[in-house]
Amino acid sequence: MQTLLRVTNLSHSFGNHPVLSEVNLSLERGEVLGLLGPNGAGKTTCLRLMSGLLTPNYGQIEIQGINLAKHPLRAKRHLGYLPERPPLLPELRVDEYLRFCARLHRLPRRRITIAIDDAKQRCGLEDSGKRLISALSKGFRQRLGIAQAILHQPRLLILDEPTEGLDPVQMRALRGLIRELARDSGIILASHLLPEVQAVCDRVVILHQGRICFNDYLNDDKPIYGWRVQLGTGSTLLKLTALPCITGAVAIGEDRYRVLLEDGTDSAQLAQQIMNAGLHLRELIPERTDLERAFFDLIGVEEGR
Ligand SMILES: Nc1ncnc2c1ncn2[C@@H]1O[C@H](COP(=O)(O)OP(=O)(O)OP(=O)(O)O)[C@@H](O)[C@H]1O
Repeated sequence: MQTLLRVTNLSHSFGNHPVLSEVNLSLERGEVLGLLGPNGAGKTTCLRLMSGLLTPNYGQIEIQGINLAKHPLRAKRHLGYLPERPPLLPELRVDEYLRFCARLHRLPRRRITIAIDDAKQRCGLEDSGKRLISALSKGFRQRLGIAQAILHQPRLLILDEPTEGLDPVQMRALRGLIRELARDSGIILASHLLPEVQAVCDRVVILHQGRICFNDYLNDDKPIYGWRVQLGTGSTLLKLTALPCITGAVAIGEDRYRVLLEDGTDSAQLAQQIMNAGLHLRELIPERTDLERAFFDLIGVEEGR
């Protein structure tokens, strides 16, 4: 495996407000890593540090083995970055903008047209070259943001909330694109949405109050850990724990519970028993990995909705 990014003991404060503390992580080629955390957890700061837009107070970042602080230009040649708001120029057309970005990336003149065509093709923008950026939909702007980030074929791609604000169809298309791009590179994407990260990432790091509190691979084969249940208003923990199939339950929010089932019981039986008890079942979600548990314990129910 080829390590594209290595972050060692990264810490950063704004004034006397610590935002990141002792962050350590690495990324291999072919991997999509999700940086998950609630608003204000430090995700954007972490990405800005990794992309060289901010200089850390402490710690070291290496891209393709190149120290970012010591050799910023060399290191950044391997990096593509999509910030939270794509840095687009609305008065330009798509081709004009990509040509401008290609020059910023210092692509040789003879390679510019090929690079633009390739980036447009990968991002589904083949027919959009003549369109004004101000007239593009949010999804197409996001694609263009990614196209500018991959023009110079970077090995490492950093995407800050790439599907934020997209409709489900656009979201799906963009997830497909991210998986496709990961074949040749490594990708770090930040999100505050658990399902988003589960849909596209191989590995998840949870950042909470500037510290990594979870770092593990996602794997659909892992056994179901427990169930998250949302009931209608007026439910009680007592009524739930009275159900014969439940061996344990805790309240994790208003009318929301985490339950463990008796061995050999399945979700259909749980749903049936909930309804037989006169409770209204609104949601039943498996907690398949430690990730869900860590996420909801640390970050709270509302963030994961
Ligand atoms: N330039 C800055 N100056 C001062 N404080 C900042 C600056 N940028 C971020 N912060 C603070 O650092 C903390 C982490 O912010 P950051 O944007 O990294 O979090 P985040 O996890 O990306 O949040 P979100 O999901 O809302 O984008 C917040 O308390 C924020 O107010």
